Amino acid sequence: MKIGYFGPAGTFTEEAASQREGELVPYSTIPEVFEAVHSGEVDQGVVPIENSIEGSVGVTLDLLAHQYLLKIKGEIILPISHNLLINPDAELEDIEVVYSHYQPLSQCRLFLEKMGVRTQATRSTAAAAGMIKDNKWAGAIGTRRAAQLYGLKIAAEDIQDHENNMTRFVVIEQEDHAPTGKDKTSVVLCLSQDRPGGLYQILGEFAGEDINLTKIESRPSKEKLGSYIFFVDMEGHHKDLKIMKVINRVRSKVGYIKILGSYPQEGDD
Ligand SMILES: O=C(O)C(=O)Cc1ccccc1
Repeated sequence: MKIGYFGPAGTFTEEAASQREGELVPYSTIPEVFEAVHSGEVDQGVVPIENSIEGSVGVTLDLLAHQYLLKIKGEIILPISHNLLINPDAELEDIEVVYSHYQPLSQCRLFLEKMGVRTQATRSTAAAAGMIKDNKWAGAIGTRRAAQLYGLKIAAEDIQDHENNMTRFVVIEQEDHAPTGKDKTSVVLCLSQDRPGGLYQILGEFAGEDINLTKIESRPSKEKLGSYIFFVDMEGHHKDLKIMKVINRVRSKVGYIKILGSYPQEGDD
């Protein structure tokens, strides 16, 4: 089993992917992971989808909604502890700029403001670590493993602005997942027209069948300002009769509804 992940080695996504059984294959960007799963180069992909401080990873939602028919077949929820990594010969007070993926830069915004440094977004945390190994004036936010891999020292640890920092990663693949009895389903939909009560009516259909919605998020449709699509997570499998009934019933009331996948719920066992 080949598992593509948002790399390179040393990213938080690698930590998530290493929970899966199989050969890990790193890709430099999230779209490259989607393309590798789509083409069959790898059997599954692991990508970040949302963080408890900074919210959704937009590119992942957009690729699921607009560009690929891949299915979410699992989720991995990891506690995220950010570290400030610097050259072994540098001192914290020498640091003028900090590099990292935009998500960690946002999750550590207050810490970075207190440091009084400039920030620069990079493709990933591990890419940032690889960039600074010969530079004594730059730091990177990343994993403990990235410090080992790229020969850096940890100048500060646990630097995120809020406790209980969690990131949700999804496992994507070409096929759908069979019901396990404790599943969740993710869909994306757009309204056929913007009118009062339009979204309420759609969500009411789920409530009418006693389906518990666990997440609703709007995201720009990219068609025009003020036009949105809606990502909805719910308990149950899309092959459950009550979910099938609702999806079929709302199909005539929405612009489109796309099942992104049904997969086992991660969480406290
Ligand atoms: O760059 C990484 O290490 C990632 O996995 C990206 C990321 C990091 C933290 C939260 C969400 C995404």
